[in-house]
Amino acid sequence: MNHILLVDHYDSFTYNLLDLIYKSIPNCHVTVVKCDASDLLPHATDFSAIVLGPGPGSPLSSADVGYSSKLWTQSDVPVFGVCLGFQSLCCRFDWSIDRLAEVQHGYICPVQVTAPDHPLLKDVPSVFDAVRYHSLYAIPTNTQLNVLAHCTDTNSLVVPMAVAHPTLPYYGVQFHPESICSQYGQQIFSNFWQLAVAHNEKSHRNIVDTSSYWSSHCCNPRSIPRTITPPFLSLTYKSIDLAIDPVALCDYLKSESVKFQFLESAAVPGKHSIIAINDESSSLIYSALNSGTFNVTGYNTFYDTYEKGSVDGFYNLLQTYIDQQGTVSSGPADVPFWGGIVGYISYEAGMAGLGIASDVKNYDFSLMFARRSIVLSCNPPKVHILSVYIHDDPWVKQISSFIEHWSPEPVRESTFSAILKQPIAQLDREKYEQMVRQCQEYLHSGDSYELCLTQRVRVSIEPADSWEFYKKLRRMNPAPYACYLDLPGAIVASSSPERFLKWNAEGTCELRPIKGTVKKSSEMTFEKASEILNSRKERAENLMIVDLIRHDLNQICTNVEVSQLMKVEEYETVYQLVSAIIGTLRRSFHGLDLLRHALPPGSMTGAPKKRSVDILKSIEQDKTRGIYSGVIGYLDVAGRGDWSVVIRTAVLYTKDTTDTTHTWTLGAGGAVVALSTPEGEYEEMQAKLYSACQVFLR
Ligand SMILES: C=C(O[C@@H]1C=C(C(=O)O)C=C[C@H]1O)C(=O)O
Ligand SMILES: NC(=O)CC[C@H](N)C(=O)O
Repeated sequence: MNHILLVDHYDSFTYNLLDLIYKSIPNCHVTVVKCDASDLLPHATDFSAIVLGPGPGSPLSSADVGYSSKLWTQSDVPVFGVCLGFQSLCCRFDWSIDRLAEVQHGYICPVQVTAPDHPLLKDVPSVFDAVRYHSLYAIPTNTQLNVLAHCTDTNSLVVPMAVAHPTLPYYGVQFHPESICSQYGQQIFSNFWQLAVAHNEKSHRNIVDTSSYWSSHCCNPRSIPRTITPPFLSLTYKSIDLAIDPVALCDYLKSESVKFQFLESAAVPGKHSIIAINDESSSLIYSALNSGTFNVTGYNTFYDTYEKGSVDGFYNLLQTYIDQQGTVSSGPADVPFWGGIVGYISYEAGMAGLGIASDVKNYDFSLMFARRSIVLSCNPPKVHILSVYIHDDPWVKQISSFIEHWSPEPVRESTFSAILKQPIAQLDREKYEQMVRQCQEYLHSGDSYELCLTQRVRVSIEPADSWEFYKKLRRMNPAPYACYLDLPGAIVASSSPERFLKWNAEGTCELRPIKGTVKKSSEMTFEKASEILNSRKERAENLMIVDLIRHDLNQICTNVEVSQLMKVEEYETVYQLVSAIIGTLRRSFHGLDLLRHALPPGSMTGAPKKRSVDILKSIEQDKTRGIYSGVIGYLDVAGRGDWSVVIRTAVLYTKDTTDTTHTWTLGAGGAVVALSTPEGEYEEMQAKLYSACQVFLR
């Protein structure tokens, strides 16, 4: 077995490198360790080779590179540096570092090989495409390193892309060989490996197997422990061949004072609508990370505490609770939801998972364990009535019989009409544009490759029915992941077009990030929008998130693939560029593990995720995003899940609800990249804000 150390500089592409190493180097075991781990240096010389990964910041800053800068002086372990790791190698040999005038984030560039005979570039053509994510570059100031390849940027700037030390086993590339759009990454890594093996043999290096130590000290994500084997629940259900409008059914339930959570596809053609019934004994699960209390009310009431702020503490209790409820092993395969968890998880819950604290007072998690549900399928039209309560046949029979004999009234138009208590307040254009410029300074300094800047807007109105608000929203802005939730802490009306993550019982996962937006207008045809969305800027925005999501998936899944790369899709008010990435859960992980580790959604942060979230927290005027930028979805009793990104959504927090005023909160924003213009970003944010805000104005 070959032991490779991969040093992570808190980047969002590290696990793509891990995947590339596994594909390129036979029979190897890769250990991922953070650059600032105190046990990194003492153990580094045990490995067959070291790969220094990319990352935010500068190779000259010890806060950014941690102990990486010291690895070069350790011994003669073969080292391969990628991007920040490459720059660190260049600094070690006294090259200087400067900012690029034209930053390169997510661009596919032709790399010209200047040393075709060097073994690192064996079987690589003289020009090949590689993706670059950098704002800094290394300037050769001496001949201690040989330049093997370069790119020629604007103004004929020659930027070194690959280097090798003439005698020591040190190599590096400035580009990202692991990006989905880079060529020859595998070839270059396998060439590096040949060089490393030859060096290790010649110098008789003593390689020590420390994998048992690292199995508990590396930074790989751990699965949420499952302490009990869940009991089997019995599912009672009945399917009726009938087409009924889900909103008409919800209207009826409302008129009967039945509460529910409603997840639907309001876009045409839709697929399924889920009405999770909130009966008087339904379990409501809610928790604020800053309180550390885990509450479940209703059926199987449960209360516990965990260490304040500890996401692991929360998920451990959630998993225990879910396992106690039980699972269902068989049922109607064409029905996506048989009962289980439905609700929201806040953006700050995702942040806490990255180790970034917040001072949010609202619930970070508000979920319902639904035991009774009605699922409507569109094609072929069917109504499924399901219950996981014991001996619930009478309810299933009663509802089925009601639905079979029901002649619904035509859906009533929404009665919602807002009486504004004060004009809608939002950041003025100048302030927003200034924040865009602040973001761009971080892009130029090398701290981020893309930042999803957002703002919150509050709309105070005279109290009005929130269900009627949702009905108007779904008509004005139909979207594939629309939903209406009425849970502890908030009422949420969403018209999100973006799937975050879906997984099935076999462990196949799919994420569908959206990045790249063009506002619709009478002049903006699909062809014109496609032309804009196929521009370098929009494609780069999307590619960065595709690579980031591959990294999120590669931590928990195998066989990670991009199944759709940058397709233009049309929505009610915008055209967007959409990709899809799939993978299969590793045996030790479940869907909830992936959800927990992939939050907050990369399309709402930018890349690299952790540094970008930190930067956004310092720039955004409103310090909390709350439910906006979080996720909404379900995790059903058969182990399946589907979650959307909370955008184009209005939230009515309980704390903002009084007898005389309802203050709804909406968020909107967009990804800022180096080629963004402050005016363009402001316009894009306004277009997205309008998609939900129009309900209050028209
Ligand atoms: C931030 C929002 O949207 C996000 C940003 C997008 C973009 O930058 O193109 C597209 C979809 C979302 O991932 C929003 O709608 O508020
Ligand atoms: N991807 C990277 O490793 C980037 C390195 C460095 N932060 C830069 O922007 O140049």
